[in-house]
Amino acid sequence: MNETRYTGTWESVKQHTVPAWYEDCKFGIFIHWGIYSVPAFAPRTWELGEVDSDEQWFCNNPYAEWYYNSVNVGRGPTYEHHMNTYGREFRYEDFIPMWKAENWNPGEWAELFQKAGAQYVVLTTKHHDGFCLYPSEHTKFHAGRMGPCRDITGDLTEAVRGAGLKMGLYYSGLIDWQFANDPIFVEGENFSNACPTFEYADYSYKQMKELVDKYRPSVLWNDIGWPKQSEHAMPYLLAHYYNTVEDGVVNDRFNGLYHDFLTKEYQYGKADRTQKWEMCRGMGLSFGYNENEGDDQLISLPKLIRLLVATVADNGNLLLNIGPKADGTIPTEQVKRLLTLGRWLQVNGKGIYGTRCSKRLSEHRADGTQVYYTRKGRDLYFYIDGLKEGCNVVSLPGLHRTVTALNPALEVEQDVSENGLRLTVKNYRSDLYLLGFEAAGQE
Ligand SMILES: C[C@@H]1N[C@H](CN)[C@@H](O)[C@H](O)[C@@H]1O
Repeated sequence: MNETRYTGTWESVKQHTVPAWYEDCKFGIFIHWGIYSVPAFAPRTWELGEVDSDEQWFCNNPYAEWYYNSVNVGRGPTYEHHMNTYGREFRYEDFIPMWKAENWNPGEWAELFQKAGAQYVVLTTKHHDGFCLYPSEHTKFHAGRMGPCRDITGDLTEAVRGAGLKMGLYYSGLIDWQFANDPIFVEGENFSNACPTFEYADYSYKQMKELVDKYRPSVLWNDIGWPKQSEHAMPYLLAHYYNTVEDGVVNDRFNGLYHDFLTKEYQYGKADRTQKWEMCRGMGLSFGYNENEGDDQLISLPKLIRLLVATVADNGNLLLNIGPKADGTIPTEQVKRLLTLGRWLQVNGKGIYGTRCSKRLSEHRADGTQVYYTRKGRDLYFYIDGLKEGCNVVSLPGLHRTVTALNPALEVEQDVSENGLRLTVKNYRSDLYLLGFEAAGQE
């Protein structure tokens, strides 16, 4: 630890640069696991961004991890489900003894994430319900003494690092229903002012610091915002973090005052390719496990692999969420997607990991194919999507030398002329997903 590298001023903290590991890693696993994983219920309504975050959204919230508020609003599918299934007297806290994590094996999770090709993990240490997944010294409302009765954060951190992955921690900085639990109906003011007290500002600052000191996370993933009453102290917290974890990174959800990387959540939209950013989303509409989301309701494998490649091509990382069940197992439909992604990356990852943005923008072409570009030094990589089963001819006017298919099973003919490169892929199958190629020296 280098106590003095950074001091508690914005000028000092802003000298921090995004470390190479976060640029190189491209793909992480987000984990939303908590009390809400017991009821595991939300209606399947919209992706975030499809409707305004107003009463319609909060009374029909597809985020299963919002179960407490979805009951607290007093109406809507989750409220009805709770009344019909558990009854009016059943409190959210009554789910805690039902969260036993009896089948949880952190080493098996870490092995799965490694097989998926993930390079980092981000775990919720405290979500909006205020329940801590680590033995905090500042509250008794934690998993060290309730529910699973173990240091979920510490045990997973050890397993993830043992598998050679980086470990990041999520913290709900500005919503904590243990401090302020008025029902939330709209994202505006009452959303960002959910915890308006100095007591909470002091509590959250101390918890964030204890997370840094106990676990030395490679990523501090704050959510919602940061108490205005402790904004002045933020440079001290960040300086302490960077002095403790020199190659650590923080996201842009500290009231937008500072970031190493920008975040998107579901909505893709236009990416600022000049800055490092990260796309996060669940495999369905929810981050917490939702029993109403089976295989057919989760993102398709072609769409998932396309999302990873398109995100990386635009200078982003994909933080793909898993919602484990209360017993500690990961739903089979989620495991299937992770393992398929991992197998694809084993064949095609050379143009993903360790790359940077190419000057060539992603192409959505008239013939229905898409081409995504990345770069490693002077070597160009590209991925073709939208091919049909069997034989496909793809013209690439911007390339003037032959290229190498990353998948050795591909039967490819190549023709270079003044019009550029013409690729004939003779044996495309849809389970090959996007096809990767290396164009050495053709940045
Ligand atoms: C990653 C997601 N962030 C939102 C806030 N935008 C949360 O409300 C949600 O539950 C999840 O944690």
